[in-house]
Amino acid sequence: MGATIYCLCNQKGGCAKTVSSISIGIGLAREGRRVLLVDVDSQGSMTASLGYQQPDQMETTLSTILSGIIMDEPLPPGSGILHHEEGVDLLPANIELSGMEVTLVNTMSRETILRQYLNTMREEYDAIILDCMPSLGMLTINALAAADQVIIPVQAQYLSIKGLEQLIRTIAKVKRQINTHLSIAGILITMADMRTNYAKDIVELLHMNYDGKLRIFENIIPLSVRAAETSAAGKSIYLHDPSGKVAAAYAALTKEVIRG
Ligand SMILES: Nc1ncnc2c1ncn2[C@@H]1O[C@H](COP(=O)(O)OP(=O)(O)OP(=O)(O)O)[C@@H](O)[C@H]1O
Repeated sequence: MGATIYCLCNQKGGCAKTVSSISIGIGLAREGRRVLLVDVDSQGSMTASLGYQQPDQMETTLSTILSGIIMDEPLPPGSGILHHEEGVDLLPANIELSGMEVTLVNTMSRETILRQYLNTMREEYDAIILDCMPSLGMLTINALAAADQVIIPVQAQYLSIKGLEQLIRTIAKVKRQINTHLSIAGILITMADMRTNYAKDIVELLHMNYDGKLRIFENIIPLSVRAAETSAAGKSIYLHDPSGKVAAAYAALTKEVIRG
């Protein structure tokens, strides 16, 4: 049956999509799963956060792979995949991916180019994690069209119910029209400082709006400067601050994701 494909998606910027994609991915690898991380963001933040400091100098990235499929000249399987020391594989991205948004618009089967690629990789892995960019453009639609499960990170410091509703409607539309397998795994509350009333109010508001409709993961990711440091450190929270609260929260969340 092959890998389960998870897509971390929210058009709101800075809600910890990248840190969560890496932490869940490496969390799954630490649980013995074979994991492929795919950077679907032209900012290349996932690539850089895993310690590949010069993404723009990489020869083969997601953009090269997608171009190959569009031109009907697919690259050999495994092209461009990097093996990271923390036990995951990574298909990197860089700025070239930004041109893909435009290219895809005029491409046949434009919503399913990424799916075509991932279908060729599915047997090699138990989980594939897609880190989306903060928009609902063609690349994010491609990620949703390829995914089985969507994890929606929501920042406990800022909540836009309107934005969340727009995202949920987009997911429902993709499910109806292109990918009947798609479902929402849950809302993941991130960067929460639960000592503040503000964070408590947001958690309560989310439960008020979504209990009975959508799962809200029990494990909330705390706000911590140690987590913010991981991107520059080029390693995951499990190595950067192994006994800290963020590592513990992501490890517990990973188990919640596995339980399904
Ligand atoms: N638990 C946390 N506590 C404190 N800071 C965090 C935490 N998680 C992530 N951050 C920081 O918040 C910022 C945004 O995180 P991240 O890059 O993962 O978000 P994103 O949603 O992927 O961003 P973008 O929308 O730009 O792709 C980063 O500087 C990151 O280091």
